[in-house]
Amino acid sequence: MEKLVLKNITKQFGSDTNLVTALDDINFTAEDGQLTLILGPSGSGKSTLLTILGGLQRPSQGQVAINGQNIDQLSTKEADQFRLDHIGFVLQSYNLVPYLNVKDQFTLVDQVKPKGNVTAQKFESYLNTLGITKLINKFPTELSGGQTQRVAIARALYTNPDFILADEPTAALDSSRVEEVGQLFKNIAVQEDKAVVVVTHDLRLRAYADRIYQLVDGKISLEEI
Ligand SMILES: Nc1ncnc2c1ncn2[C@@H]1O[C@H](COP(=O)(O)OP(=O)(O)OP(=O)(O)O)[C@@H](O)[C@H]1O
Repeated sequence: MEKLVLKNITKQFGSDTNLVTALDDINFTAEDGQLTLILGPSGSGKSTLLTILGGLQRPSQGQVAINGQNIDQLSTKEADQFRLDHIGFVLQSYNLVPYLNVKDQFTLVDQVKPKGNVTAQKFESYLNTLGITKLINKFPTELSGGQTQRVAIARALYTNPDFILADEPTAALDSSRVEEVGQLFKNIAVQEDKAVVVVTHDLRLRAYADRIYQLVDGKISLEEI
């Protein structure tokens, strides 16, 4: 089934001489069981696309359908709940809570969303794969960029989301970590039958992709692979 669909999406910022067309008539599909990669240089519109896909901002034109539901028609409150229940975001800013240690980043998720999160066993396996088990008592200021990134990935997976949207999830990682994260995303897509969408300029992730889109100057094209 087509899980995430963008239909004729355009996004513009500003007006008149300051008008920027960040996305220009985008058509895009991501399916369950697949890792979909969107590759593009800086400024090509990747973050804009991902945040529209997850309902964090609205398009100027076009439709966003998730699980067959047009999310533009949801109220703000409904959209917030929908995101919490269904979407795992890995954002470039990581969004870790500065005054909570790593363990409590997850306790906080439990408070906001008490049900449907991953089992303790699965959580352990994510921590293990991401190499962050020993960091559980550290605070964000004590983590390196790569460690922060891996905690942010674990937190996105923790809610057991139907689909995962990741913005440059490997930017701060060395090659061996990139392989682990690429393989982890791929396994989650295939073994858990989820739609995983990664926007990146990191070509090292190509090896794990089932579908690759190229985004250049706000225009998208599907690569034959
Ligand atoms: N809130 C905003 N207001 C004005 N312009 C914006 C806004 N958000 C994005 N843009 C512009 O839209 C274009 C696409 O930006 P976007 O951040 O989506 O690109 P990107 O491919 O994610 O870049 P990067 O890899 O550097 O994060 C850029 O020209 C950017 O300056």
